[in-house]
Amino acid sequence: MERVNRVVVIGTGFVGSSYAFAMLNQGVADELVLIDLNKDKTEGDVMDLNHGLPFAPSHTKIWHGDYSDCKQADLVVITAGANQKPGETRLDLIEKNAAIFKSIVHDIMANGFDGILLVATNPVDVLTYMTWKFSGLPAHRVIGSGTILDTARFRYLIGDYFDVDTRNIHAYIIGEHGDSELPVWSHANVAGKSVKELIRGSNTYQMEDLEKLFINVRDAAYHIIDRKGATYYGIAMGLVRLTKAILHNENAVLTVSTFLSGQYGQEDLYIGVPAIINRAGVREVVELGLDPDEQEKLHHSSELLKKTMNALDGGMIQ
Ligand SMILES: NC(=O)C1=CN([C@@H]2O[C@H](COP(=O)(O)OP(=O)(O)OC[C@H]3O[C@@H](n4cnc5c(N)ncnc54)[C@H](O)[C@@H]3O)[C@@H](O)[C@H]2O)C=CC1
Ligand SMILES: CC(=O)C(=O)O
Repeated sequence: MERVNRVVVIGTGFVGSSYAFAMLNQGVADELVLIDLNKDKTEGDVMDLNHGLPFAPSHTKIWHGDYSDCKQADLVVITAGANQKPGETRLDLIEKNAAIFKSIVHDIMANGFDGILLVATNPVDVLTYMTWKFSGLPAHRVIGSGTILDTARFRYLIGDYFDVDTRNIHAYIIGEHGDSELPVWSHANVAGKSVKELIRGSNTYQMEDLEKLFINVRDAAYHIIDRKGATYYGIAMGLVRLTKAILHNENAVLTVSTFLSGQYGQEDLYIGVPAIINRAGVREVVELGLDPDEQEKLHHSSELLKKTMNALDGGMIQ
């Protein structure tokens, strides 16, 4: 008999409930457990999602659970915590969300969890580092959503600019999931043709347009939050993509927040870079040869994350 896959989602606000909806629509897990402080909301979500099952591609057993359900889980996805209000940066959320994470990760581990942890709550790079520390799990089994969403925004906008399907764009945003992230133009390509080559000598395509395109990627969350208060569909689909890569042992290359121990010249932090993802978590970091300007920007982004962690109360990270 085939093994049953169980995914637990902690935090069923905008992001967590959108993830649950996308999971159901894509028929990814056999069992989906929802946990939130707001029990009424979660119970309502479970009822509502169950009513969609006759239209889903396969059956998913969904219930409103508690931390004891983590014991049998293959994957726990954490989307609990405060989101940004207009004008707030992701790093501004650190104090509030670090305290929430300490108790959530404690409760997951106290129930004998031995799978993979996937973090989406912001500031995602710092909270993924904390989750790794709090959980005691090996670093390759603690993953942050990192720049998966920024990379998706980047691929979408590049595809739109060159009028080519976004799935034929290979390009990465790396660094902090936040204001110091950077585009890796040196490895961006459209159906195998380098973006730099496409703009060289072209009257149609200009580097200035691409620079503006990146600013739109970097600031996308602010633009969406100003209009509707939160972002959730894009990240929900990105988290499902990651879930599939893990549960289906895909060896897929996705830009996640992962632990660096020397790669890209960086040590002892979680930050967004491309990595190969499979059933074991992060199989390996894909180390791109960055040009000196990109390397410098990545270094700056790493320093900013380290500064944020160092500014936290010392007891918080232990
Ligand atoms: N990584 C990424 O690319 C993205 C990350 N986010 C982040 O995801 C997080 C969640 O955002 P939203 O869903 O919009 O927020 P939300 O406010 O709609 O939902 C948060 C949920 O967490 C629950 N919660 C709070 N403390 C809890 C605890 N101790 N245990 C269990 N549940 C708890 C709340 O009851 C609420 O339902 C935010 O930090 C946001 O910035 C949002 C979009 C993209
Ligand atoms: C909120 C957030 O992190 C995003 O949409 O990128």
